[in-house]
Amino acid sequence: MINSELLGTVVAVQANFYQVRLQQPVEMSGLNFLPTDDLALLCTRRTRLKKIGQKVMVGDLVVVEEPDWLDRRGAIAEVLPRKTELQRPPVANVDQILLVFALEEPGLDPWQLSRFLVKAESTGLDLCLCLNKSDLISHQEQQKWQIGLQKWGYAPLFISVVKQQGIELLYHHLQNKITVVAGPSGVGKSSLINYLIPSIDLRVGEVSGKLQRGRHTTRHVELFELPGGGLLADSPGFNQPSLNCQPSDLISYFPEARVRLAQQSCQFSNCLHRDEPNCAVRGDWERYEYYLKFLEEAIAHQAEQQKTPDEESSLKLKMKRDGKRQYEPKLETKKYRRSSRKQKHQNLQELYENQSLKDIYQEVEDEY
Ligand SMILES: Nc1nc2c(ncn2[C@@H]2O[C@H](COP(=O)(O)OP(=O)(O)OP(=O)(O)O)[C@@H](O)[C@H]2O)c(=O)[nH]1
Ligand SMILES: [Zn+2]
Repeated sequence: MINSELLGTVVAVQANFYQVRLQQPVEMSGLNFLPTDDLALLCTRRTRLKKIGQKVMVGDLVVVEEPDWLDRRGAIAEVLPRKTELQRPPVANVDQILLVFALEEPGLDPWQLSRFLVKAESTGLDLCLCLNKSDLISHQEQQKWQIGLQKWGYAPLFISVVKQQGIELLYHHLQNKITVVAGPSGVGKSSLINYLIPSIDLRVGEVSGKLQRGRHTTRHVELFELPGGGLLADSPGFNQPSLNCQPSDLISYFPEARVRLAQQSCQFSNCLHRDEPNCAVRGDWERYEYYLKFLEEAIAHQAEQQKTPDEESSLKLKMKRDGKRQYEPKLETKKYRRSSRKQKHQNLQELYENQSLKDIYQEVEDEY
């Protein structure tokens, strides 16, 4: 890459057009003006990229050629390698997920919160948990949540959009990063985004009356620029994310269980931490019951995908005494030393990246 190349981030995709926000500074030799405020160009994708099957996603860092400064047009000539890829919403190079919940109205439900946390953990991205509407609960209640969530391994930010409390610290967490906002409906995500990016109201208002509608009825994703630097994407509102991860990975999405596994390992390398002998995870921790329920769901999902579990499957269907059927791992004694957490994380990351790559390509394919 040479210095004079124009680099930008794709902030919106519509049909075959890409809105690209250029990185500063922009060198324009031979021109006597330098656009510094709204450095966005509407771009097409070079035929060469189409030929090699190179898709362009929101969040992609791209090289832009032949800028037309008057019409604000250009062409995407190259997509730089992605750091990360998120499947839903489809955004490249996301740094973190901002999970927003309300402390009241609607009341904070530990079960629903855990589902979202597990889903967010499964992306392998950094996670920032933000609890809104702190104006509706007492200081004591807030402390109770803080202590409870600490046991789960989280240090949430308590905020109130209405009272404009705690937002500064949150703002700091969002600086110069690409963040995807997620959370159930009614918790104040739109209020928060409007507060962080005052100009967003106008822009979204052009699409629909209420901020949510236009974005949520289509699969349209857009990155909005924070006034102090950084990009924010909203994700479609859903109240009950499905748990479709690998059953064996599920435990690593519970920070408090990760701690247990870091101290001691289970006897069987493919332990699902239910009733296997000498399990290091099973025991007296608050969300263990959640883990078991989520595990059943993940196993059911896997069984649905596989339909006919074959010889290669690591799970066997077992009839329990009470007549219920349950999938159980075929137990294998450990042959190798347990991989380090770092290694494990890398493997998860690889797995996630490969999986999401497929899904995203499918998703983008569907769009065309
Ligand atoms: N008391 C209080 N109410 C808030 C706060 N933030 C938002 N609200 C209110 O909560 C309600 C829901 O806010 P929204 O911003 O629409 O929530 P959302 O998460 O975007 O919800 P969906 O549009 O359904 O996805 C609105 O009536 C807001 O005025 C807060 O800090 N305190
Ligand atoms: Zn175990």
